[in-house]
Amino acid sequence: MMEIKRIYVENFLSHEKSDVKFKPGINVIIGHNGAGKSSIIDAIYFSLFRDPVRKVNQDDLIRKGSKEAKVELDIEINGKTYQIRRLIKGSITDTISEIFPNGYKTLARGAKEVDATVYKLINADEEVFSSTLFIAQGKIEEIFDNISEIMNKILKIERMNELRETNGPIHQLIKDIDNELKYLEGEKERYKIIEQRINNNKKRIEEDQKQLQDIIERVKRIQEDLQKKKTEITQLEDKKAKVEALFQTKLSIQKEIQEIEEKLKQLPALLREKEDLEAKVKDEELLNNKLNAIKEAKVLISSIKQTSQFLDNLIKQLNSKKSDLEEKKKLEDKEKTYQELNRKKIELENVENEYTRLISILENIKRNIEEKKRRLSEIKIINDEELKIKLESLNEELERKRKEKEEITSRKSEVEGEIKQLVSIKNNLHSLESVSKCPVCGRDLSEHERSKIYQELSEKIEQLNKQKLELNKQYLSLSDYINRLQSTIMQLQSQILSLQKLKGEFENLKQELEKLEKQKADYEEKVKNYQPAHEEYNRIKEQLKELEEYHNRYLKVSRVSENEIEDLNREIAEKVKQKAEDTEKLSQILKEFELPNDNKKLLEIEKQIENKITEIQNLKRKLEDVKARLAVLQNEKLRKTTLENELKKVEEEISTIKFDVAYYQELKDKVEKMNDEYNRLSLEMGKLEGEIKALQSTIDNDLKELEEIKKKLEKEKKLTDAKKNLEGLREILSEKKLQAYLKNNAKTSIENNLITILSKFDLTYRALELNFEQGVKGKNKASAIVVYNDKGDEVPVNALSGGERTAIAIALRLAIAKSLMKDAGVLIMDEPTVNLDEYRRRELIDIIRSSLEIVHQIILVTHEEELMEAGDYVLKLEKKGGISKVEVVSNDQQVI
Ligand SMILES: Nc1ncnc2c1ncn2[C@@H]1O[C@H](COP(=O)(O)OP(=O)(O)OP(=O)(O)O)[C@@H](O)[C@H]1O
Repeated sequence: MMEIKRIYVENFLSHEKSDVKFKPGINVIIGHNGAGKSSIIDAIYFSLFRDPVRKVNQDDLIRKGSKEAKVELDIEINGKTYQIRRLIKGSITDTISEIFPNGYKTLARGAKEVDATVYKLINADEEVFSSTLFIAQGKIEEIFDNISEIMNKILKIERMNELRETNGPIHQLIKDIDNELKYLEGEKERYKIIEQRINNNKKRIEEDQKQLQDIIERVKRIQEDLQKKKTEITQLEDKKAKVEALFQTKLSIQKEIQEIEEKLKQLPALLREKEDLEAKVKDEELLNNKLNAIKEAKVLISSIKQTSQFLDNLIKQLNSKKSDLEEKKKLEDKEKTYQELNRKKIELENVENEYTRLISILENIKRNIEEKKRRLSEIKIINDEELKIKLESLNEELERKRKEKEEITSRKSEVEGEIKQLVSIKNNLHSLESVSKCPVCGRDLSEHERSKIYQELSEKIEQLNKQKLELNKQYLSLSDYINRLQSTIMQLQSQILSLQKLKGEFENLKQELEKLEKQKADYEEKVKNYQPAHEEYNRIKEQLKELEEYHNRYLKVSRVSENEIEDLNREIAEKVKQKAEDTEKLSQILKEFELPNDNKKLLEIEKQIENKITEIQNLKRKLEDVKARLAVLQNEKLRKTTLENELKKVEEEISTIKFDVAYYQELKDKVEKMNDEYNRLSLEMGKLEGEIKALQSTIDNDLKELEEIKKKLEKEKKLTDAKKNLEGLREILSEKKLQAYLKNNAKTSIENNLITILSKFDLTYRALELNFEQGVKGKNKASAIVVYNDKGDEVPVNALSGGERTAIAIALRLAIAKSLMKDAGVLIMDEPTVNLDEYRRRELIDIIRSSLEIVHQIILVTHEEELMEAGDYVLKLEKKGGISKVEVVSNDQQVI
């Protein structure tokens, strides 16, 4: 049993995003024209078959302004829930999935796969569904007109007829088979021709092979002969190579000997040169000795000079030290006195310091006394008694004035109280004119008296106000006076206070002065005690100043001592000795090598000797070179003897090898001729082999072709059988056979279902007969269905009322669906009431209700408000801003 649970659309026709849920029972989709109602059932249809209901291209279903559309249909079939998802122009492919409580499993992907799965699940294809359970706008009764066509469509009878037609596929197939059989005849002919060709080629191959064999034998013989001759040549060539190599060796030895002889010609000259050079280098040692002597003499001369200078210096030092020592001795007495005085001065230094300290303290005290005295003279003492008396009298005055002020205040409040009282009496008198008693004494009053009293009261009040004013004035001037008094008193008090402070200070100063005078006397006494020591100190200082110059002169010479002079004398003696030794050594060397005692001349001689030595060293190097060259020539001489022996041996070896050049050349010519013959035969052999190969390949190809033709010919039987079968099929598909059977079967099943269904609708007609054949175009359409009333009379459909016709049409659709699909669960209708008047609309509602006994879910699209009441679940569609919106308006149904 199928039930539609939900459709979700995205950018489909006028919908942007709509998610619509359906319930079992009657679902009414209501809304104005163009609100997007049909779009919802179109989406259901598109989900199932990927085909638009309205006559447009798929792309036209995409909402204008969007790039792709999507529909998602949740359906329940036999207790399982599936979701079909289709996309138009989308990047994702179509899918169908089974939905589980905690996930889903994809059953198929891709439009075709999904179509096939849907077909299996709902047990109907698009044709069946659109002719039965899906009723498009205004098409309910179309079933009467088209039943024959619809049945033909459903039973695929049209397709069967198409198959049978002369230009139909079966006929075409038979024709194709005939053509193929004809072609096979041709192939048989070709088979024979190829067989003949193969035989001819085989014969040619035999002939070629015989010729080839002959050549092969000849070649073999030539090869054997060639082998022998080639071995002999190889041996001869061996000998030839050896002789050639020996000749080569001989030549190179001879060449080397010649070269050595050439070199040996230099020998006598070299020997002479050697002797000459040896004589020249003999003097070297003598010259070296003389050079060393000169160097030593130079050192000695410089050393003697240095010693003399040093000696002069020492003698100068000695003289100066001696005069210093004399001065020192002269000054020693004065220095002693100086040291003595200085020691005393240091002893007195502490006492002197104390004296200076006391003097400075005394000075301080004196300065302090002066300061205090000055301050005392500045302070003038005023007698404060007078001020105190004045203050007292002022305080008394203040007290008096305050009392006066209090009195004025109390009088003022008395006057104010009186005024208030009088004003109130006056007011009373004024307001209670009827009262005729005196408000003061209580007696009766006449009008005249009353006005008199009024007059008197007014005058009294005025008087009192004047008094009050006077009092106020007095009060103010008194307050002012009191303020001034208070400020004078405060000034006086502060004056007295500062006077008292000054007095205190004066007393303090006096006391401090007394203290300081006492201290002064104390310190003067102390200073007196230190006076003699201070004078002694000053005297010593004077004497030291006088001795200062001598002391400084003494300090300069004080370090000179007798020891120092002795050391200097010793050093001078040593240097004199050293100088005498050096002079002796020098005169010996000069004598031995006959050298002048003159530094400049010595330098000249040294230069000459050095030059000579350099020259000799050059000659020595030359001598070494000559010796080396002589050694080489000596070696060459030895080598020459060895080579002469080798030459003899080589000549002997050549004479022992016997090699005949003429015989060798003859043999080589023969071999060349044989090679030419061999090459010619090889070429011929290749040609024959190529020809045989080509022939063999032609044979192979021909055999293959024969094999192929054989295979083709095998099909011949199958083709003749197929032809027979096809002819049989055409016969079976004819109207009389399979078509009649199918129609009859369907007719009975549908008629039975129809009767059952109609019994649920409240109709008087019970029996019904279908006549598919009658429905064919051009014949009487009305009698495609024949209805029988209770009495058994036949009534044509066209004679029935509109309501009855609608009921029968729906019943017929349901019956067809049932017989083809068994568990048809849902009926979908788009605007079924179009063209119906109100009465018929009511009837239709009843019929729709009754249909619920056959299908358990109905989806109804309508714009008529009154159809809402038929619905268990009502969805309202509205277009807002060009986009369709869905709203659930009623849900009467108890959810099961
Ligand atoms: N590709 C599209 N994009 C947007 N809107 C479209 C597209 N194609 C059609 N429409 C509009 O979608 C609207 C809804 O069409 P639909 O047929 O669902 O309306 P309906 O409520 O069934 O109306 P009626 O009762 O007139 O049949 C129509 O106004 C139509 O013009």
